[in-house]
Amino acid sequence: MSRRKLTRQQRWRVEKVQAERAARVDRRAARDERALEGGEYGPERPGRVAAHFGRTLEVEAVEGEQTSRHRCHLRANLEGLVTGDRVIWREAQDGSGVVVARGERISVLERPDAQGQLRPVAANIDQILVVIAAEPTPYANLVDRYLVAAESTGIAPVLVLNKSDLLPPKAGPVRALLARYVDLGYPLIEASAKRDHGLAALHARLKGRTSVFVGQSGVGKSSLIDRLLPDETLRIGALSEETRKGKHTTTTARLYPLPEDGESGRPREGDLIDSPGIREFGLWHLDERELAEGFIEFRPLLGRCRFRDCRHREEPGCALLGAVERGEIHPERFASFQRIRDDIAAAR
Ligand SMILES: Nc1nc2c(ncn2[C@@H]2O[C@H](COP(=O)(O)OP(=O)(O)OP(=O)(O)O)[C@@H](O)[C@H]2O)c(=O)[nH]1
Ligand SMILES: [Zn+2]
Repeated sequence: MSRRKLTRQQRWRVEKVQAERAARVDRRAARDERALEGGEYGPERPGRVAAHFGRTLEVEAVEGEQTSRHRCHLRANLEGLVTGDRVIWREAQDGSGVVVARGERISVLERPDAQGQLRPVAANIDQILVVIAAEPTPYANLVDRYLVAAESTGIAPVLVLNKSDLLPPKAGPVRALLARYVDLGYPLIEASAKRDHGLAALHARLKGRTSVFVGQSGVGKSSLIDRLLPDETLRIGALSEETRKGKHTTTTARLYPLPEDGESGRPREGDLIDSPGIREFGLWHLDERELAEGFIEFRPLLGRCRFRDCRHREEPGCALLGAVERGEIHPERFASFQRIRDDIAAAR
């Protein structure tokens, strides 16, 4: 991406804004430290980031079955918190609070920003539900793209086939395609948001975990989420009017508590993190090795080609090509690998 050259005056203006911002942060930091020492805040409590708007966070505190949400700001030395982060925070008299520390992350989802730099958008996700549907008809390359993207984050993918009501009960090309992924060890849940079918299996899968839904437009992600989150208020979250109007409202990732059996008022079953930015997936940041590792059945073979720098095109002694020939790697999976690799190369 080309960077526009700034005029001297523009540069000066940018520097001035940056200096002012730094001074503001410093002043706030000093005030925070005084307040934290001065007993204006309660004891340290665990919480989880439910949404973030610049340097303002919505933190969810869980005490037994009770949850509450609090508008918090960040202690000045903390940066880069994202939805799903576990935090330590302290409550002020008015219910707002200050986040004083971030917990360790078990996983992090990253997306490129406008400059192409990878940035974390959500943390501590246990599984990525890759939604496909009887319609639009899933094709191998697309499913592979989602799976590779999920694998590259280290977060376990689960396949969800929605619109099962539109599928012939047995056989057919969609089932044949899916059987391939089941053979690779991917869990598969068949559901119909429309007919309320398979939702019990979906609930069982979400239980005790933090999940995200991804998948092509029109497969029924919103429909499934609507089934899981019964009332509108839950979907919007316990946000103050002021934050709701914030300009980041539509893009920030949000954490939603999933009630048992999708009925409001029931105990929390699991968590869902959702945002338009999370539903989309790019693979452009992967190098060839990372891409190959995204195909789980390739993993044991990587590094076993005759040539160390084998590109797995037509080199003699290529372990991957050999496995395709012996029928151990499905030719369509290998074709997906080559196609994605070419697409990445073309985009660079
Ligand atoms: N027959 C059938 N249609 C469904 C089912 N689930 C969703 N649909 C329909 O599929 C269409 C797309 O559903 P959405 O939930 O908007 O899909 P989405 O994946 O959220 O799409 P984006 O918001 O574009 O990402 C809608 O017309 C739904 O009514 C289902 O189980 N069976
Ligand atoms: Zn090779």
